[in-house]
Amino acid sequence: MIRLENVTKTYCGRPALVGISTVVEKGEFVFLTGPSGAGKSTLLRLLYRAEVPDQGRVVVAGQDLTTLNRREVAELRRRMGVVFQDFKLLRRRTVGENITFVLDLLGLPEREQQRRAYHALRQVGLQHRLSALPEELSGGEQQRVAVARALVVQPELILADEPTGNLDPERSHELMGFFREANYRGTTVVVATHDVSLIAAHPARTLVLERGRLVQDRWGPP
Ligand SMILES: Nc1ncnc2c1ncn2[C@@H]1O[C@H](COP(=O)(O)OP(=O)(O)OP(=O)(O)O)[C@@H](O)[C@H]1O
Repeated sequence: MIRLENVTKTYCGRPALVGISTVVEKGEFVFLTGPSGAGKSTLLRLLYRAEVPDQGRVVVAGQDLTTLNRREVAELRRRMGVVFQDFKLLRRRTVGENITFVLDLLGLPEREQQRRAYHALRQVGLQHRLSALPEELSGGEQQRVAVARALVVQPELILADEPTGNLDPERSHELMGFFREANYRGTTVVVATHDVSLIAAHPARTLVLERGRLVQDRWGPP
């Protein structure tokens, strides 16, 4: 599903990622961990083509991301569910519209959009906030909307950047359960987190980054 070949990314002459090579097979569940600034977000950004590497190749779903045009990037992103660190909810749209928006991009009929949006919000316990604007929600609630939006498209690949950052332990574990369910159904999942206790509670393959380098590829917390 994902192949990184000797990937290097530099910002203003400072390396954010150095010589990263790894493969994530279809259907795997992988944590990406490491201290703040280790390069976790940068690596995820390369995977949804928000960035391109300075050197090396990033291949996702059989496509070399450096060679894609805009339309191909948009098509690829429709097959992914991305949970951003800052949620990226549409501020002027309601919670419900934030979800139906992505379903509309997939061309689903309106009734199906409404049905799926309600179901996805119910899953994260926010169906009663369907008509609220994001700013009327707490940080943790916004995060759950962002997760619902990623799951609702039934993606082939989920990329989540600190998806439990604003949640209490109970909600965090519930949310990991949703990712696990998607994973059981065949979705490849990559979760970036610095929370080692989250990895301990849900052991899985764990890639450890330190100062831009992949220093461990292991099972469970480092
Ligand atoms: N757009 C940017 N411009 C300049 N430097 C950047 C940019 N994005 C990231 N960096 C730098 O690249 C390095 C890796 O950052 P990154 O955000 O990927 O780390 P991270 O592991 O996700 O950290 P955190 O856990 O704090 O989110 C850091 O030194 C950071 O300052």
